[in-house]
Amino acid sequence: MSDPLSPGPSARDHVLVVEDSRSVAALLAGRIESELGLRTVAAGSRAQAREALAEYGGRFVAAVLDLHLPDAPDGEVVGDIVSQEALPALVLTAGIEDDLRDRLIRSGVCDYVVKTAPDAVETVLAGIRRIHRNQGVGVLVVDDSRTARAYLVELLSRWGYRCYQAGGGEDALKAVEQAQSRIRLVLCDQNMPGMDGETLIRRLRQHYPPQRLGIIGVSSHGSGILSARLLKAGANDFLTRPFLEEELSVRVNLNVDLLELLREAESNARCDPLTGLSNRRYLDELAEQLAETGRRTLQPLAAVVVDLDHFKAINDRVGHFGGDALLQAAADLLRRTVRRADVLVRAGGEEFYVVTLGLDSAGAAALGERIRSGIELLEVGHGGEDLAVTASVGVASLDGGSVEAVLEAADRAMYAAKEAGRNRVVSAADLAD
Ligand SMILES: Nc1nc2c(ncn2[C@@H]2O[C@H](COP(=O)(O)OP(=O)(O)OP(=O)(O)O)[C@@H](O)[C@H]2O)c(=O)[nH]1
Repeated sequence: MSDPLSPGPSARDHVLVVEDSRSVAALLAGRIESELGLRTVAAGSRAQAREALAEYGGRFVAAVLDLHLPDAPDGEVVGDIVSQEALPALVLTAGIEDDLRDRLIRSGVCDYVVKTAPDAVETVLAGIRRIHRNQGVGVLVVDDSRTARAYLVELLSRWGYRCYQAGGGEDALKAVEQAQSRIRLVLCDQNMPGMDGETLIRRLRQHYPPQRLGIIGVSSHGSGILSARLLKAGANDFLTRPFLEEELSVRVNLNVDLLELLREAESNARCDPLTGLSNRRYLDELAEQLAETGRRTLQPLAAVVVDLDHFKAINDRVGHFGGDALLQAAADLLRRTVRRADVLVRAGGEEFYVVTLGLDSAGAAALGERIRSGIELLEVGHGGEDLAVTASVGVASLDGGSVEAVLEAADRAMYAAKEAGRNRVVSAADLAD
């Protein structure tokens, strides 16, 4: 399943490092490449930065800029990169006095990093990681004022967010529904004619839980009670106008970081670490949806239960790591054999389930046989030996049945396959009641 928080396949993946100190440039480039998996292009001067932009322009996701270059001593390169190219930029400075900070933020850089700070490199890496991620993160700005929307969109674009706009509550609800998971965060003004922010937040929360959609309430009339009301209505966070540009970006970034962590935790909880397949928890969630679709569209629900044979003996003979390698190979074979829409899980130790729609008993038996013969043909190199394994497979297909019922029937068939001598497929349809 693709992760909406990671950038799409056409994402930009180069970072421009404009820095006249070769050692600093090399340190940054090395860490960006090894820790973020992005490519870097180094430029030691404004002229070289222009050449790099001409050559790689469309591939840059972000730039790291030194303010003082031999041919641009006063930050002129910021204008080239940020104003002309609209490239998200992090600026390296020697120090940060108030007037310099104001100038940098006004000129559109997303952040500044004091070079001598002990965590300077980490801050740059965290900034670039976020900008890269944000290519896949949609933020919906909801405000009846076009000027207010444009201001927020400009600030968010500095960090590479994909921005959507809505002038009112109804449009916002439609936009979130249509964009599906592409919109991950809503910035929502409280004071709007028609539907106010509080009502919009309540309506959004009826369909989208906080781990799926972040919401930040924004209002000019920030009173304690209003912020509490918006938070109680379901907002994750709250901003009172006027706010510093940095306060907005920090809150948005932190909220999106949190969504990302929740998503990661959710996906780890669903995933079996050895094979990368989903685990049983995922089966209960997704297979039930499949069963519902089957009942609605009058398609049979089929299940295939695959249990590797004599696995204890294999483990005892070749060791646990050899057993693990066989489990991984069997999981890969299953992944290659089932369709994308099928539900495939590692149900327990050496047992796998496939739940699929539209196969009758004969079709399910044919799928079971493809899996059985595929597993029998596997040869897994381990400790100088080719390991092999067989599987007993039970299949079942029910019209309008539940996931539990079809799996129970396929499981009984799998046990019958074991009893009949293993390495075979048995269909529940052939078992006596
Ligand atoms: N290597 C490895 N082995 C595992 C894993 N999970 C479960 N097993 C082993 O799988 C074996 C399953 O044994 P049994 O349930 O007795 O079944 P079996 O030996 O396959 O015998 P039959 O199913 O009757 O053919 C046990 O020895 C488990 O320790 C795992 O993640 N890795």
